[in-house]
Amino acid sequence: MTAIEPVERPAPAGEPLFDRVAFIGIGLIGSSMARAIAKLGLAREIVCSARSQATCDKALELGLVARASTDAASVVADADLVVLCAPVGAYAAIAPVIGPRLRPGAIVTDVGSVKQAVIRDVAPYLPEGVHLVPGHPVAGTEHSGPEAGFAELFENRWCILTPPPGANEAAVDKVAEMWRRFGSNLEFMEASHHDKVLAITSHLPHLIAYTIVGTATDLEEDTKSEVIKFSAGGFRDFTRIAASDPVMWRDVFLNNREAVLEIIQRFNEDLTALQRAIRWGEGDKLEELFTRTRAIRRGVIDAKQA
Ligand SMILES: NC(=O)c1ccc[n+]([C@@H]2O[C@H](COP(=O)([O-])OP(=O)(O)OC[C@H]3O[C@@H](n4cnc5c(N)ncnc54)[C@H](O)[C@@H]3O)[C@@H](O)[C@H]2O)c1
Ligand SMILES: O=C(O)C(=O)C[C@]1(C(=O)O)C=C[C@@H](O)C=C1
Repeated sequence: MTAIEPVERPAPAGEPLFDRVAFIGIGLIGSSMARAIAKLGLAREIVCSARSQATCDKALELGLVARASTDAASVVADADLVVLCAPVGAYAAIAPVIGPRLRPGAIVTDVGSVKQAVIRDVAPYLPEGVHLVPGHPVAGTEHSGPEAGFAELFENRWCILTPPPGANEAAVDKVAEMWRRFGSNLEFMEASHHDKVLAITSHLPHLIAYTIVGTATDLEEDTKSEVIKFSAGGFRDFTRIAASDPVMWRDVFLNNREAVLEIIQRFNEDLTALQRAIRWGEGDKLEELFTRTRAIRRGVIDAKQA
């Protein structure tokens, strides 16, 4: 019979949830979490590791952490919470480095935009007694680096946790409580379901933005026209999304390949149907779709205001 571990109740509001939190990667998301943890007093100490000395220096200069090192193993040693905040493609290299230095009972969580890859690349390197609770704040901006973060980023935004089957309940509770204290709304999902949902709501829109802005700039060069100069509302929104971090998004697409390819296939079919409707002057089809999508936008806004 397997022993049932006691569920630790989260600390009362205002009390630290963790002794030492170690961030591996401290860019937009890591620094926003560090700021929120400091502001809310959720940890006694915050430390970090980043790939370059310049980022470590910046994190120290901004007062985000008490200690920073390019050696990830050295910062996780006494941490009770380790947060992976690097591009998802870096996890496979980070996990074997930190794994042997994690202390028993430590919780490892992350913020990556894809979730099956975390279980694939990180779980095998965690020693017995270390708990994995993958997470994804559905909040961000097009900016990167430790200067770009802000403590309020996660307020009234979703955070999705994807604990693997049999995950330690107390560890899940603690991570969930941290996000609640940040002001996020929590949702629990299976990693594979998360990756399918986010493929349509986040990954495809980014791919479309990268495509449109790429096409427009190529066109501008070809025709010597002023596509960018006169771009108004719609296109400007796409340029914001297409300014998002190239390495982060390369890793998202490479690590959510199946779900993204499936959704691109579906998108191509729908686009072809629209192309056909335009070609054959089927205005009713266009109007019907645009009416439906307008109602969806209103639903999104109403849900946000509720
Ligand atoms: N930007 C967003 O809108 C957003 C939103 C939610 C989740 N995420 C996820 O959060 C994670 C971090 O994104 P971000 O926007 O904070 O990125 P960022 O570029 O601002 O920061 C990335 C950090 O990771 C470090 N890093 C990069 N490569 C590394 C490596 N090989 N080993 C160790 N550290 C490395 C960098 O030094 C930097 O500190 C990503 O996994 C991303 O998918 C991003
Ligand atoms: O607002 C933005 O800039 C974002 O793109 C944020 C966004 C998203 O697609 O919603 C981007 C990637 C993340 O994994 C989560 C949030």
